[in-house]
Amino acid sequence: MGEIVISLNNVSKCFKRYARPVDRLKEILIPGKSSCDEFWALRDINLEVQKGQTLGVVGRNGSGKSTLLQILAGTLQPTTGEVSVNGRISALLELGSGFNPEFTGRQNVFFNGRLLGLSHQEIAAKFDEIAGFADIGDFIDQPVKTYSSGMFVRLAFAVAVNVYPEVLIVDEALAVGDVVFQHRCMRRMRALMDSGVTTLFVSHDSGAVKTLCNSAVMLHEGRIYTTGSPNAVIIEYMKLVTQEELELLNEAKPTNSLESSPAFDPDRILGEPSELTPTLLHNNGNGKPQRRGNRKALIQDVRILNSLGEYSKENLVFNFNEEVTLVIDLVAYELLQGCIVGFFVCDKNGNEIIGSNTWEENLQIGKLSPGEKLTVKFKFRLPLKPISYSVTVAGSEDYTSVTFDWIDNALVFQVLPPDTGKNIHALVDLPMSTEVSRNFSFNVSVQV
Ligand SMILES: Nc1ncnc2c1ncn2[C@@H]1O[C@H](COP(=O)(O)OP(=O)(O)OP(=O)(O)O)[C@@H](O)[C@H]1O
Repeated sequence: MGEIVISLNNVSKCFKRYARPVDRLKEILIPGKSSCDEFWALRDINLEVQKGQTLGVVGRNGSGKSTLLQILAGTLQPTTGEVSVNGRISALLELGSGFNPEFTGRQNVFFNGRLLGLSHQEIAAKFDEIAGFADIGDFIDQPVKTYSSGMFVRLAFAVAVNVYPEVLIVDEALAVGDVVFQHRCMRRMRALMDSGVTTLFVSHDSGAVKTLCNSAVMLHEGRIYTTGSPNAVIIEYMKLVTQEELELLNEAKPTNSLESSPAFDPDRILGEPSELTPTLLHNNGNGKPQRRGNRKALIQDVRILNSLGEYSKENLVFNFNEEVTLVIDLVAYELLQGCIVGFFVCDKNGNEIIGSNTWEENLQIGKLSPGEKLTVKFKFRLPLKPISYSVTVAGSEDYTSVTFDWIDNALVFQVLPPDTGKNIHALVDLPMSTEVSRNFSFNVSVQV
């Protein structure tokens, strides 16, 4: 086990909530007379983060993520429990929260750097890199109160990631700024990760958590709900979100419209469980496909046919760039006003590599009656790195409604290396034409 850099032991945080501002004043002036509610934003958090780990923190709004990070960054004190963080922390929790609005960008860089424990010389040596990363031009010498929110976060992020942090704490700051900057941030975060910086990353963007993090924790109502691989935690998170959306929908409905749909049993996804087990290799660590949805329609079967149209559930191995057909059968259990069926091919971290759906492929399915069965076929090639992939399949009435059935890890397949012997370095290997031209840009006279 690696060195533990962050450790939280039974950490809880209680906020006092006052109905009226005057109640807060009363409590200060008349000790012992309090008319506030206590609200526990965090309860009994036990967590250890190893050196070099990149931990994604996910959870619904108000689940306690920011409170947790602020406690780690030292801007909030826990009510009970112990926190220990070993190493220089650089926190990016709010837009330039450590900035003085009257100072220029340049002054704030030095000011922030000093707060983080760097010497003037160290910051001066890093200044050009920080300014280059922020890329805000002449604004670097303007007071930051004149900055747009995008400029603010660019500079804040540039400082946070360029001051040799040992522990980096980031709260969704990547969502701000233009696309080029987001990519630069992602690359920088990756470089920091590779160099062994321990990182905590709060985000609602499941893609970013899957891409950037090597482990994740999900908070729910101030408690740890689950921890594990980013993919497994995101799946749990999405299940909870769907469940809560369904509960809201059902509360709004006078009758239970789901009565007609069959009992929801994830093992009975695609026919008999015994038939499924061989192909359902699972990459989320708990040995089961993960399923959620409102059950108005259910996916009955998923299979991938090879280029000859054959299906072998025991042997889902395909040649590099082979043309395969993904077949999805589903049955409607209620009247559906419309239907979109789609899929993703994902790598083991849950990153979506290939995907589409009937709507985007211009197939308007229209209404489906109860009992009606639909078979959808997607034909595509697999120009993929020779590793294993999982398939996620899903269906919904339209883009805005809750999915009726969503199955992560419905099946797993393997791609073989190309016969040509070519090494596939990236995840996808698209056909390309390559050209090289040679000439001299200067003449060198060689003396013998
Ligand atoms: N200073 C405070 N006083 C009272 N309640 C607070 C305070 N700060 C946070 N809370 C409450 O604590 C709970 C957790 O808040 P927190 O900001 O940590 O959640 P979050 O998971 O970061 O949410 P979001 O995703 O919306 O940012 C919320 O219910 C919030 O209202």
